[in-house]
Amino acid sequence: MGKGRRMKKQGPPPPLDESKVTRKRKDAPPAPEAPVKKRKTDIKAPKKLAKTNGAAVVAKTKAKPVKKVAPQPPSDDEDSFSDDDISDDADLDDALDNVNVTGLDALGSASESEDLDELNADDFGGSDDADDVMDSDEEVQKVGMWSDDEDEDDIEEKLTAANIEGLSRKLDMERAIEEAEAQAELEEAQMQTNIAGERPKVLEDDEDEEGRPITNLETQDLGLLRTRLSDTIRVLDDFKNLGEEGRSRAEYRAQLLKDICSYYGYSHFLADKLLDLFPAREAFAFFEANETPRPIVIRTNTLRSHRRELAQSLINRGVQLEPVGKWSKVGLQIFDSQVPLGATPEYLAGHYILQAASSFLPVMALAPQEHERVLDMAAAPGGKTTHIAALMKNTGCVFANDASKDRAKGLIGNIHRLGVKNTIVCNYSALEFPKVMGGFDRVLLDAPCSGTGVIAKDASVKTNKTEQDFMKLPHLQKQLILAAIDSVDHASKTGGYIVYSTCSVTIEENEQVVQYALNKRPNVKLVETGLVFGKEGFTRIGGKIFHPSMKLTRRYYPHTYNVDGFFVAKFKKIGPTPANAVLANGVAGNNKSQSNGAKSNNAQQEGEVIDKAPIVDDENDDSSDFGGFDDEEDQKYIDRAERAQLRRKGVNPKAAPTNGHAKSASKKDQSKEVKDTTATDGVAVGKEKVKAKKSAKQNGDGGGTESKPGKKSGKRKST
Ligand SMILES: C[S@@+](CC[C@H](N)C(=O)[O-])C[C@H]1O[C@@H](n2cnc3c(N)ncnc32)[C@H](O)[C@@H]1O
Repeated sequence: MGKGRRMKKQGPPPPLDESKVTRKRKDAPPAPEAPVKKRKTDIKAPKKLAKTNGAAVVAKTKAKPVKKVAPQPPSDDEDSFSDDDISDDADLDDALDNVNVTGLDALGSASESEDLDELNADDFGGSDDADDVMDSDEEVQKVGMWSDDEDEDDIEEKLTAANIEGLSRKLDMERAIEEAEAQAELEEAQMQTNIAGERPKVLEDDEDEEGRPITNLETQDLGLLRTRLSDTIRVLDDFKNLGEEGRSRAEYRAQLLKDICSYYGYSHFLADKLLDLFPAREAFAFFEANETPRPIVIRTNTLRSHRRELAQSLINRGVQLEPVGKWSKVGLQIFDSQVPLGATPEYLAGHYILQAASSFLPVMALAPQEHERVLDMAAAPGGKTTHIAALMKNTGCVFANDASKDRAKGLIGNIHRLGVKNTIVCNYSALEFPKVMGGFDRVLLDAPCSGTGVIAKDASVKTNKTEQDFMKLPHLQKQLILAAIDSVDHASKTGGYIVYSTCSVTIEENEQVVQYALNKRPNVKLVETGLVFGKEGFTRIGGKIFHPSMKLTRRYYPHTYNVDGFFVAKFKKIGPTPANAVLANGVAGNNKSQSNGAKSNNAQQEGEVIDKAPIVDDENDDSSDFGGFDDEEDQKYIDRAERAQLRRKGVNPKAAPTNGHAKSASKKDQSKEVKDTTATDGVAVGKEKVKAKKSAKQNGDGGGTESKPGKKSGKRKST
């Protein structure tokens, strides 16, 4: 109910909030004396840039009031960078010397890969200090938007000027709106000051039979409801002094929950769950942020373009944009556009893809390397797959799988449009991996989830998620994560990594899934994601305790970074999966479940006989090719491995009954069809049995695995 009314109040999204991720510049001047709130909106357009090329400067005047989105979360100490952390990269330093308000001078070229090392050395840290941001903003008043290297270029200047002009108008508008909002806030605060110092009267005196206060504010004025929300939060912030006598915190929390449901239109169940994630004030910021759309972001497809060129082309078409942040060298944030972004010539030519900023993060964490073999388990519609392919520079081989045939069509479309040539699309339930194929260098599991991180995009999540969903989804996610782990080659020379991500913020879908994986697979450990911002995953919350390494996982919220809510965890596989492990598809081995996140040294314990590493044929190693994917031949290896396994268990293979599951699964695999194979010349090959070797050959450059001696892309033994 609140949704409609609330959303009407929204204006264009503010820029992505980098206040949590911008570190001090090496040569930054002392912080200017500026009001703390001063940000981009306070910057005036550089006078020199008044000249425009006309085409791009028609600033839209339809901006509505901007909802303030990013109240900073309390006191999370993020790493701050020292001067020594700063990259010596000459280009970057040049760019930094010319940092400006829109940051356009930081636009990189496509040749700048998103190498994580580079990113780490890039200009981001986790300072909470708002002045850090202002420093940059002040400096930007220097002229010279594209001045990191060749700002004498007239055309560039014109383009830049056009963009600046548009952006400046927008920023002016935003400032006006902010001022109006500040005034409104002041008035609201004044209203509250009437009761400041007193204990706000929040709770009703009447109680229902269970002792809960009876309130009927749902039907009342939204303004009153909001006032009570902020009063309740104030009380919860300082319960000792502001709580009414004889009232408990729980009563105030119950009131807050009820009001949140009424005001924002959430089901009681979901609001309760989300409220549990944060202190009251932060929860309020989270719910507020969900009422505002996130910025539109595009990712430059470095297979076909360079960010700087792309930015210039789009500016020419009347698009107002700026780099998404220094943490990404391929993202552009769009402020306004005179043209539909999904239909520009650049879009159609595959120079970019519309992609939420937070969707970059799992792929950056995955950090795929050239010539590797990578599995994207739940890939449609392909935002991340195509990013992976671009980082791999179209080398190696990506298997992009999705269980939904319909969604896979979009995936294929994106693969073709973006010129991806190293990718094979397949249509399995990911639970069937690694039986379908294993031995990957890296696996991305961007899991199906409840979408509680993207409520701003899909408000139906507020009401349509039930308790059952939060049992079923985590169950599926847990099975999928095991399949992801088992599909990775722990002995990979370059990788051995698994990234798990969701666009949800609930504990059930994130930390609990990761903990489950740690419990069931002692052969993995959590490692740093390499992402330069993000809040640490919970190690304890609401009575649940997780492995200490859970702090290596990363959480993203709309109210902290102005990105979609997201979760990213990165695992390193350090040994083969134990023989007694429960499999992803629910098939139990001789499972003796592990008690908690046992670590690497446990990996070599007894019983670990099933190695998911690629099957190697020492004698007939066809290392110059994709790997001799021959069903009959594979079956021999599978049978042999099964016999060996039985012998290790002390069972006579001849006497023992056949592993029915393995056999039937193997047969099933053989009959399994895969839709589309490689995207080669823009032609999707229709239904075809998986013949990875063939596909790689068609591909023409699926040589990533070729260079891996001894690597066979055979079916994995099912256990
Ligand atoms: C969050 S979306 C993936 C988005 C995608 N990674 C991207 O960046 O474009 C989750 C996907 O999981 C797929 N999915 C759901 N259950 C699956 C399963 N058992 N196996 C494989 N894919 C599954 C859904 O069809 C959906 O496309």
